[in-house]
Amino acid sequence: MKNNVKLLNHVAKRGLVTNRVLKKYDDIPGPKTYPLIGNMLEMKFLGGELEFNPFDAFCMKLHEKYGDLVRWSMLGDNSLFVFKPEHAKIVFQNEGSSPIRPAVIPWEVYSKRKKYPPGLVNSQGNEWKVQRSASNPIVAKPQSIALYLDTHNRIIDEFIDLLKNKSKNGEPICVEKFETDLKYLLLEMMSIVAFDKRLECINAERRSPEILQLLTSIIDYGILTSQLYYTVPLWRIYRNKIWNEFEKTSDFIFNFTRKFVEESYNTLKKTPVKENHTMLQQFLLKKTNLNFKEIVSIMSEFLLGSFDTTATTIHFWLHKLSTNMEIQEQIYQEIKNLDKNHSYIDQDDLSKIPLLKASLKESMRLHSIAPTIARSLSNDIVLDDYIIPKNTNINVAFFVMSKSEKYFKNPNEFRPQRWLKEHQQNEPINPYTTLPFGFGSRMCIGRRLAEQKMYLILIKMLQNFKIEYVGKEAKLGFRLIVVPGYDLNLKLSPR
Ligand code: HEM
Repeated sequence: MKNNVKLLNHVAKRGLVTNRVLKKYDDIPGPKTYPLIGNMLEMKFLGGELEFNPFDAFCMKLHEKYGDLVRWSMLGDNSLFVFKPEHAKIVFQNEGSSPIRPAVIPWEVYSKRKKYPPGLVNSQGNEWKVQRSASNPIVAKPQSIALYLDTHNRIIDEFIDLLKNKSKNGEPICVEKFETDLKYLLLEMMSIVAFDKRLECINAERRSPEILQLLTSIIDYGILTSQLYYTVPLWRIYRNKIWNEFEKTSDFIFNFTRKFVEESYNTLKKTPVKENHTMLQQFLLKKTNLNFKEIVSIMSEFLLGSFDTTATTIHFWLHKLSTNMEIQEQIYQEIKNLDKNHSYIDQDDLSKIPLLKASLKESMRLHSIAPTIARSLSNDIVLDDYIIPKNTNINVAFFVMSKSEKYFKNPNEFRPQRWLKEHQQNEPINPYTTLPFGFGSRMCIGRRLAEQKMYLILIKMLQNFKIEYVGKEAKLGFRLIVVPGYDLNLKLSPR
C-alpha cells in the first residue's frame, strides 16, 4: 500500500490524476519473474512453453494465458503487451511529436558497424524528425505517387500479357507458386521508384544473375533478421554464422542500391530534368537536406520495406478472393463499370472501386503482416489502473484484436462489406482494433504508394482472369512479418 501511495504521487505529478488507487507495473498479469533473467524460464529452449518465433503465436499465447494486459521481461528489458483498443488509443495518444518505435536491433548494429545512417525505420528523436519531414512531401504526396501510374500500368500490362501467352486458345492456366511471379513484378515496380530504372525482371528469360541474387538477398534479409532478432542476442558479442550471413546479404543489397542511386545521380547531372521530378530525383536534387549516404539508406529501406510487405499482403488478398468466388464476382462487376475504352487505370478509376478497396481492408484485418506495432513513450501512462512507466516497450497486438469476437461480428469471416459506409452505421469498427499501416506521424510512409500498386495489380488481374485457388492448406509462417506458409497455386481462366 505504501508503494501504491508513492506511485500515485508520482503519476499525479505527471498530470495523470485519478481518484482511484493505482497499481504497480509489477502487478500486471504475466509469467513469474526472476531477478535479472526475468521471464526467460518460460522459453522453450529452457524447458518452458513459449518461443518468440513465430511472434504472432507468442502474442496469442500470452493473451490466452494472462488476458488483455500482459507484462513480459527478459534480461532487464521490459515489454508490455496490449490487447484492448481502449488501451491502444491511450498509447498512441501519448506518443508525442517524434514517436519512438523500438529499433530492429540487427539493422541498428549493422548500420553502426558499417557507419551507415540509420534511415527512417531505426532513427529516433530529432534525427528521425529531420529525415521524415524531408521525405514526407516527396514520398507520401499524392502527386508524386500519381507520377508512377503510367509506368506501373505498363509494367502490369506486360506481366498480364506474359501470363496470357501461357494460355492456349483461351484455356485456363494453372500457375504454381504465383507468389514468385508477384515478387518479380513488385521488384520491377519498386525499382522504378527507388532507382528510376527498370530491372527487366518480370520475364524469366531476361533476368540477370544479379537480379536473381537481389531477390534471394531481399528474402534472406527478412529471414536472417528474424533469426537474429528473436533469439538471445549472443551474436552481438561474437559474430556467429547467422550474423555473418546477414552481414553478407545486407552488404549486397546496400551496394546494389548505392550503385543504382549513383547511376541515377550521374545521369541527372549529365541530362538535367526540369519538371515532373521522380521521387529519387527530388531527393538527389537537394530538395531535402539529406546527404548522399542518407539517401542511399532511405532508398535501401524503400526497397526492403516495400517488397515483402506488399508481396505478402497481395498473397493473402488473392488467396481470400480466389476462395470467395461470390465476392470476387461482385468486385469484377464493380471493375467492369470502369471505362473499358482504355486499359490504362487512372486516378479517377481508383476513386470508383469501393468494394475492391474494402476487400483489401478486410484481408488486411484478417492477415495483418505486423503482429504488433511497438512504441516506447517518454512519459508514464495509466492502463486499467496500472502505472506504465516511461520507456517501457509497449506492443499493441492488433493481430489478436482484429480477429476477436469482442470487436468483430463473425471475426473469421471474410466480409468486405463490413467496411462500406452504409454498413458502418449498424456495425461501427473501432479504428484502434486494426491498423495495418501503423499509426500517426510514424505510420508507414509508403502506404499510398503500396495501395496504388496493389489496386492496380488486382484490378488488372481481375479484369483479365477469373482466379481460383487450387492449393490445399492455408497455414501461416513468420519471418519478421507474418507470411503465408502456403503456396499460391492458382487457376487463371482468361476472361
Ligand atoms: C502493404 C504494404 C505495406 C505494409 C502493410 C506496411 C506496413 C508498415 C508498418 C506497420 C509500419 C510501422 C508503422 C508504425 O510504427 O506506426 C511501416 C513503416 C514503414 N514503412 Fe511500410 N508497409 C508497406 C509498404 C511500404 C512501402 C511500399 C514502403 C516504401 C516506399 C514502406 C516503407 C516504410 C518505412 C520507411 C517505414 C518506417 C517509417 C518511419 O518509421 O518513419 N512500406 N510499414
